[in-house]
Amino acid sequence: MTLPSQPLPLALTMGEPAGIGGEIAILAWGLLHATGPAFFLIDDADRIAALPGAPPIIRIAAPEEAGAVFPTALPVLHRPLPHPAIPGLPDPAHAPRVLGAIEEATTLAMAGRVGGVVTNPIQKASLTAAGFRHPGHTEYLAELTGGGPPVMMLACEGLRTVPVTIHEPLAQAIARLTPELILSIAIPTAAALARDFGIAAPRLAVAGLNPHAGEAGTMGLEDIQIVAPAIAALRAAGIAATGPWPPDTMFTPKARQSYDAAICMYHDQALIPVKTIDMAGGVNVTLNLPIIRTSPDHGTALDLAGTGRADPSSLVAALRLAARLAAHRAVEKDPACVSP
Ligand SMILES: NC(=O)C1=CN([C@@H]2O[C@H](COP(=O)(O)OP(=O)(O)OC[C@H]3O[C@@H](n4cnc5c(N)ncnc54)[C@H](O)[C@@H]3O)[C@@H](O)[C@H]2O)C=CC1
Ligand SMILES: NCC(=O)COP(=O)(O)O
Repeated sequence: MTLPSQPLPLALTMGEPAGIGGEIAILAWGLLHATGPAFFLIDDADRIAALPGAPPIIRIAAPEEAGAVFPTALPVLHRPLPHPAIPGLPDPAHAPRVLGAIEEATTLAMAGRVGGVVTNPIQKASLTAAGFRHPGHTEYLAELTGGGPPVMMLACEGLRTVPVTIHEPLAQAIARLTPELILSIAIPTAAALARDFGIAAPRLAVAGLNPHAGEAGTMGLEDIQIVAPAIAALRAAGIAATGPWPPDTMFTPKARQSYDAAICMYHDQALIPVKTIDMAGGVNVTLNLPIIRTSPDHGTALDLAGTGRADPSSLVAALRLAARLAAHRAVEKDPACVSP
């Protein structure tokens, strides 16, 4: 199927203004302005213009102006910070603007005025200090959109992983693991692979929890008592699920060819393989929302902020993937928009 060319711009949020978000947005514009996908930034336009290597910047009043501006200038929906950001030093006083950009982008996406939301990384501890009560974008976006449960996917060339438990202490994640919890993540993952990624019959590989997937119960019983029943229920529901797979061998190049997504039991089991294989090109996608949302796989990189050495590749991959997912949703809404 040939997907339609991008009909709507993407909204890119400010992220932590003391981090590398502004710098990688500038570099991403430099790489994409001739080809698209078109995006605009929700940020302090004066802050962006003062960053090293800033391109021409045009303040836009509405997302509808972004497409025409994008080939020659970086479109910015100007949302001024209360005082200048200092690279490397997050300031909780900026939290309302950081969160405001996420909320505004989400509202625009819900209204169908942008193709999707791409988020620059946030400094979670700084937002928590300012009263933010979510562990990250993933959970916040579920609340803002009424979608969910939100499903976090990390994707790079040849590998997609999905953690069943996300930002919580490992001991708590293990204690919370049930067949129902695994199903609540695996079923929407299969649905999103079909709906948004165009994979008609998705194959899920489900990771075991313990070393060697429990080695027949000699290294832990969770794989027999929790993971295996979830896989049986997935199969009964018509989903091609296999496992529990020993987590240490299920990410080898050969193993990766046998599935479309790996369902992992906890955060690091899912994120370590993608970030190790392709930190530069990995993308974080939130599935099971009414809107499209992607993000670079990395964080705020405070150690690099202001140095001009940040790599924009993951943001570029996030923008490209958001555009592709948005195109799938556009076809779903209007099958006639597929190119011949
Ligand atoms: N989606 C989001 O909002 C995310 C936010 N974070 C937050 O970011 C903050 C910092 O997290 P860390 O664990 O230190 O991870 P990090 O990804 O910010 O940094 C880890 C290492 O990778 C390097 N790095 C990261 N991005 C890079 C880039 N584009 N180019 C070149 N080098 C790069 C950094 O310099 C650092 O050495 C935390 O508050 C964390 O919660 C982390 C991941 C995702
Ligand atoms: N470790 C991944 C991460 O922190 C991304 O979180 P989110 O802000 O996308 O929910």
